[in-house]
Amino acid sequence: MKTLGLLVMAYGTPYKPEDIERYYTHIRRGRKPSPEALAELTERYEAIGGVSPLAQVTIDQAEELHRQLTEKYAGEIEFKLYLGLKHIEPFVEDAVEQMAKDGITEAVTVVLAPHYSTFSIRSYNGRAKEVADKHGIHLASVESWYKEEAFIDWWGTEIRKTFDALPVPEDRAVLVVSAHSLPEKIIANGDPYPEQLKETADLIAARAGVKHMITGWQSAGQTPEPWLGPDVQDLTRDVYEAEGYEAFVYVPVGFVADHLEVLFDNDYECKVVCDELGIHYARPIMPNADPAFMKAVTEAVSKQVGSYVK
Ligand SMILES: CC1=C(CCC(=O)O)c2cc3nc(cc4[nH]c(cc5[nH]c(cc1n2)c(C)c5CCC(=O)O)c(CCC(=O)O)c4C)C(CCC(=O)O)=C3C
Ligand SMILES: [Fe+2]
Repeated sequence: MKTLGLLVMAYGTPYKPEDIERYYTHIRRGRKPSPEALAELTERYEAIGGVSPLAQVTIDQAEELHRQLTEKYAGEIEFKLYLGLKHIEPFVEDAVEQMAKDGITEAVTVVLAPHYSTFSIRSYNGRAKEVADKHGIHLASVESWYKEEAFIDWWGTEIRKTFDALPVPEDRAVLVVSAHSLPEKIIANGDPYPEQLKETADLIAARAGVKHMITGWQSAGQTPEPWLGPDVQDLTRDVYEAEGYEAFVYVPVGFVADHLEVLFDNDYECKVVCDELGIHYARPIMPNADPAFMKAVTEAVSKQVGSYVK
């Protein structure tokens, strides 16, 4: 039986409040945040219960993916699971070092984020490859997986459920599809990220049979440079003013788990705007480790497994 490393990469989150400062410093590429910025981030984590559920969800997702691949390739391939995080231990580099120690020479890799961008996926893959090259480990990496049938199906189903439960006629509701904003300069460099969000939005709105759909960006950084817009909060005000929809259904498809950006930026910040406008706020559940959703990742990884076996 063939052995393949399975490197699952994800953003990472502070495990406890004391981790917030070093985590934030890592996100800022080694620059410590100001006491004000640190206090502000700590408050946001406090608002969602002190720490994020993300740490456990990431582990559950990785284990579910490993389970599905093990079942799919039973008797043919043994997958050895490694978790590598972007901003906290176990770091991506630690995971690849461990692979080398374990004698792994071939691996498949995937990031638990569906869209490709130079800021996100390329940076994860670049960090993994740098260490892998040092040890002569070959990596076959998934670059995006938002077009997988199971991904579109899962969101289509959940969006339909949410629309069916709205307290207003469906024609008075709008779907707001979003991803994490990135600095606008990515567009000049030909980054496919904005196009991938639009494509995703069209596919899931069609699958859910939703008539009114808009796309926007959320959770932009607090830096002077321009970020991709419109921001979902501004968008809510503008679209409400123009169209008068009575319900806004937020679907942060760039994310895959219950975490700060969803539980705070959507469930608190967007809801505040909706409350102010006197309109209904709704959001489908997040996928987390739902096997029906993780099937999308399994399918995407399988295409990379195909580069090692006939
Ligand atoms: C593209 C993208 C994804 C999606 C793809 C992927 O998943 O990789 C993502 C996910 C996440 N981002 C997360 C957390 C944070 N991201 C930050 C800051 C930033 N993110 C950025 C980009 C992304 N981020 C960028 C360009 C910055 C500015 C950095 C700078 O300053 O140059 C900050 C700093 C404070 C703030 O800006 O809010 C925090 C706390 C969490 C964990 C939440 C939890 O713990 O529950 C998750 C899943
Ligand atoms: Fe982030």
